Amino acid sequence: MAAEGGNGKGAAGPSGARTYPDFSAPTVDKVMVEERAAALGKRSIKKETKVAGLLLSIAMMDLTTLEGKDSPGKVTQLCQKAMRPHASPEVPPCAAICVYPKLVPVAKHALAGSSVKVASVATAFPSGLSALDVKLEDVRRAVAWGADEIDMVIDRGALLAGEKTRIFDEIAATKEACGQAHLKVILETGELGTYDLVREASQIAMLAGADFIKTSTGKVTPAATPAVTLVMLEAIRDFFYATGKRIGMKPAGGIRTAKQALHYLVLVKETLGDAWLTPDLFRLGASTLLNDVLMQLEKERTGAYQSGDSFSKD
Ligand SMILES: O=C[C@H](O)COP(=O)(O)O
Repeated sequence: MAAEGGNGKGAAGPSGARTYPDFSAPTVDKVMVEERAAALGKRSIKKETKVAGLLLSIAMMDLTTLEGKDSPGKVTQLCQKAMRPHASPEVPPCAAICVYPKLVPVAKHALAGSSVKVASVATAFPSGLSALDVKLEDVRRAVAWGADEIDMVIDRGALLAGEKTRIFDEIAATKEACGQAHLKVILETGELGTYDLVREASQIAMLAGADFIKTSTGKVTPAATPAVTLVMLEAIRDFFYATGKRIGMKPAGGIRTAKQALHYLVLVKETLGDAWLTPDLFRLGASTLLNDVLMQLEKERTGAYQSGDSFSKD
């Protein structure tokens, strides 16, 4: 399973030709995976467990803004919200802020001294369709500006054309460009067409050095779904059994409600166990989820919904 050379990169074999690890992955039973993912969303959850899950979903949130009109003012405000989502000391800070590279210095400055990380999309997000050297420079610059985490996109066109080794090499090169920063690899599952290709892409990303695998950019529909997340979680589980390495998971895109967030937490717990219920190994990427989670927490605490006006806009 491990790549020759042991560093996750395609390495030169005895003949001088590059050799690669085995990318093959088990086929996915579409009906089974969709049924199981849906069933896990129907579990009834006790009040205390629900409150703990809602608090955890805030601690695992990559609070995101990825709009062309993003400004230093908007990012600074979002950073304040990520550091202190609610006046109650019981409510934890978010895991990270996720922004375009140009806004990394603003976020870094606003978050100084806090536990909230700066994540940045790079590699010609959201398409990934620039030359590799341009994409790597995008990554190096975001890291130099202070990004703790890089969310890269894969070139879906290349993957769909069967260029698996190119995808592997690009991810491995991006990992190297990240230095100490953690690498999340976005598969953009809504463009991959089949669960089998999602499973294979997960395997390629993990073998190439991904710290996390992530479903979507948030720019393509469908984005994260419970079923596609389950396929990726199962790939992470099997990779762990084969290598002993724990890879993180980030569903992102279209996650707007506390109910959806809790569903994802149940999927993780049931597939990977409690070891993955930590922001080091699980994130929710979302631009408009936080307020609903805060409202549900308030409802659990007081029995009544607080008006949406009580929270700053996500
Ligand atoms: O990486 C996170 C996504 O871009 C957020 O997508 P969203 O705006 O649908 O929550």
